[in-house]
Amino acid sequence: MAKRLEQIEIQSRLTQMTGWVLGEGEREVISRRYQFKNFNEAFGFMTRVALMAEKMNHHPEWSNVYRTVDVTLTTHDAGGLTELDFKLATAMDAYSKAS
Ligand SMILES: C[C@H](O)[C@H](O)[C@H]1CNC2=NC(N)=NC(=O)C2=N1
Repeated sequence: MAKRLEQIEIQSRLTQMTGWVLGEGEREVISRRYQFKNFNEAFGFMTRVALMAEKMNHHPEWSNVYRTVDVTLTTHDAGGLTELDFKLATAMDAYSKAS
């Protein structure tokens, strides 16, 4: 099972990423809002990410309203943030540009 990251590791990874923020609530999560041109782009992004998440066996918590997709990532099995969350976040950023 993936090991929880230290705070210093989380902060260092976040400085290298765009748009992702540490969650404010009691859960240790990172979140990001994606805005696409339209619903078709937004849902196409979600479709591609869904297939990749399934392959990774690491899944986002997300919601979609029209062209907006709000994403929250955490590793439930570890009770906090692990390398898997940053791997998925980085892949999602790449997929969001591809759309
Ligand atoms: C049984 C299955 O492998 C686990 O539940 C996987 C599935 N996807 C997951 N996704 C996320 N975000 N965290 C997990 O701990 C997790 N665990």
